[in-house]
This record gives sequence, C-alpha cells and structure tokens, in this order.
Amino acid sequence: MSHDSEPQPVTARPGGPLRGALKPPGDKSISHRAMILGLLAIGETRVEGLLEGDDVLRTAAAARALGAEVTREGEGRWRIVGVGIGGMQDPEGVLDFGNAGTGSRLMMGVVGGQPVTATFDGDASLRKRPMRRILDPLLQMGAQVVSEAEGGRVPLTLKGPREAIPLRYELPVASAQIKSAVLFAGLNAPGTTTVIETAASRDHTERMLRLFGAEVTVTPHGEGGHGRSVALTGQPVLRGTEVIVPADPSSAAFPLVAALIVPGSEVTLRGVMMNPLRTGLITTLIEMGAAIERLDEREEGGETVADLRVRASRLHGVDVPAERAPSMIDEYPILAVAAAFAEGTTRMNGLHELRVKESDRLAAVAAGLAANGVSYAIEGDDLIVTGEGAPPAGGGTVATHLDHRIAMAFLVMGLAARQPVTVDDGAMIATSFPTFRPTMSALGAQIEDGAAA
Ligand SMILES: O=C(O)C1=C[C@@H](OP(=O)(O)O)[C@@H](O)[C@H](O)C1
Ligand SMILES: C=C(OP(=O)(O)O)C(=O)O
Repeated sequence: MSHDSEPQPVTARPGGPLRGALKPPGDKSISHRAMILGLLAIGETRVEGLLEGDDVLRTAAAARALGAEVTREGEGRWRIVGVGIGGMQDPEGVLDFGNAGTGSRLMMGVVGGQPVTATFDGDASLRKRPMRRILDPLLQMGAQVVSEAEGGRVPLTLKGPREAIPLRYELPVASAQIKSAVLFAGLNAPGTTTVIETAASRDHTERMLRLFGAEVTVTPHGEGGHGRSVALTGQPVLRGTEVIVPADPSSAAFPLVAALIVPGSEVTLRGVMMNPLRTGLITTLIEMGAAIERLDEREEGGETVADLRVRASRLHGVDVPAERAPSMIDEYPILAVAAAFAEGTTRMNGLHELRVKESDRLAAVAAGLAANGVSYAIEGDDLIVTGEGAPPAGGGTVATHLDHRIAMAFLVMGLAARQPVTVDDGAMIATSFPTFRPTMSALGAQIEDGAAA
C-alpha cells in the first residue's frame, strides 16, 4: 500500500494556557500484543481500552485473516476468539500493515514459527524499514523467506515450519520488537527459546505471555545490571483471558510536554502506564526541572498506572545517557521540542535506532528544529539541542515523512513558539493517537487544518 492521498497540512498556533484533565489512548504496544495473543489462544479474549489507531486496526485485520474471530463490541472493547498455537490458516490476501513496524514485525514472529504462509506489506514508510533483524532469527528457527524486496524489506512472503526450532538468541540491538518476534515463534518450538538482551527493552510480551498461561522466566544477564535473559517454555496451551490496556505513556508525552511549555498551563493525565521500561522521558523531564507529580499510583491490568499532574515549568538542559534510550525510544522527537524551550544544552546520547523508525527521526527532528530557528548539532548518534530558556522563533513548516511522532512533536512546539508551526501532513497521527486533535483542543490548544496564513 502506498500513502497516495493528498498530504494534509496542519498548523498549531501559540495561545493561552492549557487546562483540564484527560485520559490518553490505550497503549499501542500492549494493544498489538493483545490482538496477537488473542489470535494464538484457545477461546475468548476480551480487551478493554484497546487503542483504535490505524496501526492496531491493521493487526486486528491480520489476526482475522489468519483465522481469529475479531469483533468490536464498543469503544475500545474488543472480543477475539483465537485458533490456538498451530491452528492458523493461510490468509487469502496480503497482510497490509500500513505504517506499523510493531504489528508487522511481531506478526512475522507468529507466522515464522507456525505452518502458515503469509505476505507482509505496508506503506512507503514501512517499505523502507529493516526486516532482516527479524528474519535472521526466524530463519534459524526454521522459517523460509519465499520472496522479499531488496535488502530484506516488505513486501515479503514468509513460510513457517510445522514446528519451530528452539533458539538461544542474543539481540544485536535493544529491541522489544525483535525479542517479541523470537518469543512468538518460540511458542511453537518443542523446548526452551531464550532471548538475551544486553539492555532491557519493554517487557509487555513477557508479561502478557504469562497472563495467557505461558511459562516465561526472566533472569539478570551480564554485568552492570542492564541485561536480561528471557526464557520461554515452548508449546504451552494459551487460554483466552481478559486484557485491560492502560493509557500509553508515549502518547501522553505530547499533552504532557505541551503543558510544560505553554505558560500558565496545568493538565492532569489520567491512568498513564508507569512501567519503568517506558518512563525514561518522565525521568528526564523531571531532571530538567519539570513539575510532574505522580498521583494515586495503582495497579491496572498488571501494570502500575498513575495520574500525572503537570504544570508549566522553567526547564534547563541535561545530559540524557544512552542507557536510558530503550525506556524512551519513541519520545526523543518530543524531548527535542522540550529541549528547544529549556535554558542551555540538552545532549541526547546514543540515538542510532532513531534512524530506522517511521522516518529517519534524527534527520527529521534536526530539519524541524532548523526550520523553527532552534540551535542544534548532530555528533555521530547524539543530538544536541540548545535552548535559550525562552520560546523559539517557530514559523517553520516541518516535513513529517509519514511519521506520526514528528507531526505531533512539532505541533506541540507550535503551541508555545513565537510564531505558528505547520506540519506538512497530519494524517499519520491517526496511527497511534487518533484523538490527538480533539484532545488538545479540549485543553484549549489551537490546532487547525491547513498551512499558516
Ligand atoms: O515492541 C514494541 O511495541 C515497540 C518497540 C520499539 O521498537 P524497537 O523494537 O524497534 O526498539 C518502539 O520503538 C515501538 O514503537 C514499539
Ligand atoms: C516506532 C514506532 O512504532 P512502530 O515501530 O510500531 O512503527 C512509534 O510508534 O514511535
């Protein structure tokens, strides 16, 4: 699929304080996994609070094409009747994952471990993203790549084995997507599949596998306390269950930073997931001087959630260590925006993975900062942003390159810059935060269709 509709420019204007309370949409990572485990389980899975963004809807369509019964029963309420491990059917058409890296890569793990053949495709952004990192371990587990686009990209056709070969695999990069693909393939392996990560990445797959009845053991690995070894016992019986999806900290990041930089703002974000493997941005912003209070911490659906009370704050630059990157990997575009309003230099270290997201985010952020009069430098894989402790000029138009996070980050900049900021295309926001514009408007933000006049 290509993104062949006309680009939809969107403009954010500076205005008065943002006020109010909101619940960000359901977590994207957990929503994809709920659909996939619902497909692989026997019996009925009920999901509450599913993110109904385009990325997750693509995973739902793929689960259906592979044999699950998938029904929407109300807002965020979905019912999935699964087929069980080994029970999938060959899908009739192509599995079109649109813009979704997570959905496509996790489902490659599922198909790559089971006797089924499927073709994966996506939009112009997904067609550029590296899939070798997923295919390499799957080939070792017995999958075959029937065809692929140059460089191991989609469109590609994957054929899984009758039974997967258990694997012990050390991740070449900190990536929950690779880890999850290997574990999903390992579900159909007679024995233990082990994934070793030298830096811990988000653990939603491990947690949800256990919830559905699989045996997963996690032990520390290596020195320094950052690594983990995750062992899955293959061929479990997965049983359908109930999944409650907490609010997505990666989506919460946009109204949160908006509240920090628009003078006089006070915003409460309700029920935001506080899994420590996802809260690197909050840690960093607090180090920068942000007034963020974690209130009413509680358990919801097996995760800690909290209400976050955020007040406009004077921020200062900090050094963000590379080891923190896995816990905030999708938050660097919006952190760069916060850094543009801070006093002094913020150095974000070790951002190589940003080059292979929906866009080359390092390049896209740099271009967006340049277009809006912000001083920055790129040194190797590090991004350095220097703010003046005052609003940057703004007034620029930002190329989003089919990347939702670039679009939302620079719209947030426009709410507090000296001049409005336009993004060339807001369409991709619907992949992860379909209610972004009404949510921001309800807080008092001015975000409109079209380029700045
Ligand atoms: O597993 C997941 O749900 C995700 C993992 C991360 O990707 P990588 O595995 O490529 O780091 C992240 O960027 C993505 O938005 C969601
Ligand atoms: C990188 C992201 O997602 P994905 O890899 O699923 O496209 C993201 O949502 O920022």
